[in-house]
Amino acid sequence: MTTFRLVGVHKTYPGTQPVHALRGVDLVISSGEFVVIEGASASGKSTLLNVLALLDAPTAGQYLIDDRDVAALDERERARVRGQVFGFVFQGFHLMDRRTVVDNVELGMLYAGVPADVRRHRALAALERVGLPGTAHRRANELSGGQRQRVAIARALCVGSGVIVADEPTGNLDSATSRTILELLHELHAAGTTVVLVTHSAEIANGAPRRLLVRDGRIAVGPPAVPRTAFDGEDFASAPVAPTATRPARVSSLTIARDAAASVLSRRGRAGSLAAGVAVGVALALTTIGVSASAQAQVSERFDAQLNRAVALSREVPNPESGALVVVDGTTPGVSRESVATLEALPGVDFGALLTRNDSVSVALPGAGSPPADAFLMGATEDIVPAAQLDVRWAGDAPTALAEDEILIGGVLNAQLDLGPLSARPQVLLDGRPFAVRGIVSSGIRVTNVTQAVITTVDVAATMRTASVDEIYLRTAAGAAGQVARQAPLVLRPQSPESFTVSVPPDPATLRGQIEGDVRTILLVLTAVAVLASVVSLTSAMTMSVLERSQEFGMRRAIGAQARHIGALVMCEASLVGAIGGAAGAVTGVLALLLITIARRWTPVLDLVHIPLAVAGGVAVGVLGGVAASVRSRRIQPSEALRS
Ligand SMILES: Nc1ncnc2c1ncn2[C@@H]1O[C@H](COP(=O)(O)OP(=O)(O)OP(=O)(O)O)[C@@H](O)[C@H]1O
Repeated sequence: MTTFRLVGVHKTYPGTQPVHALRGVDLVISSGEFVVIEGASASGKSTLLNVLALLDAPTAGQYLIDDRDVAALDERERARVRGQVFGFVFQGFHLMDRRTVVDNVELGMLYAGVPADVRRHRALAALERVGLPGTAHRRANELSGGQRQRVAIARALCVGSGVIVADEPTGNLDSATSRTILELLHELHAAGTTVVLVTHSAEIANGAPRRLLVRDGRIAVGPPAVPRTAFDGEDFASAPVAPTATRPARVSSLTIARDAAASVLSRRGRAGSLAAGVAVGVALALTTIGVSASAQAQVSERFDAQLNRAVALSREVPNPESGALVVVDGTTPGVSRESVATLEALPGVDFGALLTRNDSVSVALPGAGSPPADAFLMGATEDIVPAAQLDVRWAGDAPTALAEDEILIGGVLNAQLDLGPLSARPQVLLDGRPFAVRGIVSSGIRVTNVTQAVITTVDVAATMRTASVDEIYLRTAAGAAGQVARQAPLVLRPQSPESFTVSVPPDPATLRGQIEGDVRTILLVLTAVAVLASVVSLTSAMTMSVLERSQEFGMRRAIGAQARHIGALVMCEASLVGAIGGAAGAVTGVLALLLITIARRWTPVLDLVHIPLAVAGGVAVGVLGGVAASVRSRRIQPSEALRS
């Protein structure tokens, strides 16, 4: 026979105003008893029951189950002994509403490590015992209140060692149903089950063999115990046994995973909305990656097409759009027309031009009283305009070359001098010498200061001012610029190629790589943001869900689940939601990618390995999103969660 012995037990709830809920309780209950604990509201009945059933630890005093002191057990050990000894029935039933009746009854045995087939057998027998045969596969929320309480009693019968603690088990039921539940409890008691019941109802208390009145945290009236020893040998409510110090039952990961799957499936709506959140993130990520690859392929194709066309045409007709420009800047004068001719002979060079930078010169309008302006004087050979990519507005047709008395004038200088319309063929004086303005250079980003310069022929510039720097502008075939840029200084000055500064536009292949890299970086950032958003939304949704289900978790803890079992269950559920979301996201992502690429007339590029990766990504999002909820769920204390 097992005895439950409380000696001088106190329970104080801490806080700014601590509550002394139990003030030195001495009590012995023997297995086989039917004990009713009654008392006014807030007298300490539930606290006493919680301490007795190991849902809570006393603040002071001794609690012995047989000879073992269980008052100071840690949370883990308390949960284990609780699961071994007690079955619980609560006022609010605390069933998993959307799961089947038999799933509910089996739950406690799951945490006791009972094999699945034995669980099923015992659960069906217990349902029969409480008068609910044939309801096993109905959903718990389809039953009446009285039936649901019977399910809860069946669940209590299947765990522990034949001790049922019931806190206001008829509190939510009408009086007729209450009587049937009470009769059931008496029947179970007659068959050997120990019943400890908290109630407000005098009717219930009147029929009890032993009544305890709790007042202000103390037991006020307590008739002597009436121990019973007869048991009928039901396999699910065996004779009470004292808790042993054996190792906790091992609950396999598969069992928890199955329970999580059943739990997720029982709440399809909620699981669906959680999975949809994950799916959006995964779909976005997959589409982004797919669009990224397709766009890169598209950019690359266009680059390659340009490149091929340019090379094909460049030998015959220099293509100013696609050909590349090499500027060779000699630091000392000395490069000449011959140098240009030498470079033009290089493979890949279409044509070139020489530009000299001479000392500055004063420019004035003839006969006007306006002050002269200082201008950069430049000399150029005939192909300078296409070679240096100057934008020129011509007076009349573009000439093949400037005449000795013609100049080009920079746009800024033109505005400063206020030359008037080009069609009037204006004239300017350089050092008093008249020149006809043949065109205005509105821009030329490769030639510095060109808009503040006057450009004459190389020979005329040389007669007027000394040249300090010479530059050669080369137009090359597409793709040849890099090669030409390397060769040009060597060809001109084999001994000192470093005396040239060579500038070359970016190589198309490099440019392509840069663009691809940029596209990839932007899209990867977007992907990361999408995934992060999923994790954040799942974290908050899962945490909310844990708070909503705190009574369910409290009940699971009461009937033997360890905190880690609850944490693992939540984690499993989150991973499952993640996997479902990942799969849905993969399908959506592929469809979105197809739609986008078809609409853009691109070739869709999707690495097939991304599809399983998307599902795995969903699981990863689920795991990350479940961490906070899992931690939160582990902290749920059964005594607090079940207080309703
Ligand atoms: N977790 C808690 N934190 C702080 N105070 C608590 C807590 N649980 C119970 N109490 C307080 O302890 C006292 C006893 O509470 P208890 O629930 O045991 O009373 P009861 O007799 O079961 O009341 P009722 O019949 O109304 O449920 C009350 O004053 C209650 O407010």
